[in-house]
Amino acid sequence: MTDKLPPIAVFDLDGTLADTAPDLVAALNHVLTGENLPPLSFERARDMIGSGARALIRRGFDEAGNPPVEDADMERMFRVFIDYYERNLLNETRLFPGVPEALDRFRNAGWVLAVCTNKFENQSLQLLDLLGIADRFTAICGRDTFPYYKPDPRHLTLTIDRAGGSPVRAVMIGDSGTDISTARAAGLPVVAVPFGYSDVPVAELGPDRLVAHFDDLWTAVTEIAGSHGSDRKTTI
Ligand SMILES: O=C(O)COP(=O)(O)O
Ligand SMILES: [Mg+2]
Repeated sequence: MTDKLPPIAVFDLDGTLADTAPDLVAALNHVLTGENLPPLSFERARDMIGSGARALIRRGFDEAGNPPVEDADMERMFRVFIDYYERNLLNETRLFPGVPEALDRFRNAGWVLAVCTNKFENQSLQLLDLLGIADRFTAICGRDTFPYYKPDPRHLTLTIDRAGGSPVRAVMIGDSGTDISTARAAGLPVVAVPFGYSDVPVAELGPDRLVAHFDDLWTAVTEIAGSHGSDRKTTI
């Protein structure tokens, strides 16, 4: 039955589809300076992205050499972050080169596309809409869409389910260790992009393929689609 379902490509958002770091780091620095703390350099802050807004604030706060954040302070800073970021989603954020063309190639070949991101669902929908690609995706699932979020594999499997696909015919595409471990835990093959946000080079984290430009995504994904578990061969 599942082989009747269409193949599905599930994309991470920040650092995979779009270079969102400049606007996320600006929002983080808005929070830090509001707390009378010095802003972080872009280079220091960008690789803290990947586990959601609260994790970014916590890491940024720790990096500035502060004692651990209290829960009440976190909630206040989180509100400041979200409020600022929602008003500044697209100041500098851009799609990575070749994204719309690559998505169309998959769609024209009958693939279903979905997004599984640790960004909040509402911001993800808004951002993908502003970037002009929201309509390519059958499901866009954020950190708050389900009771689970990456690296919990249920975030990924429920996204696939919502898009009408099956994990057996799915491939994950992401930029971080979080994406790779989520895909592994769900039993999916995974393609990593090296231009996103990761404190360790993603090539070292064992993705099935490494793709440095979206023009090469189709070949990589179709090579590994349908390979699960032990029949998978790493070629990067
Ligand atoms: O916003 C984040 O920290 C992570 O988002 P991503 O899951 O799309 O990389
Ligand atoms: Mg990411």
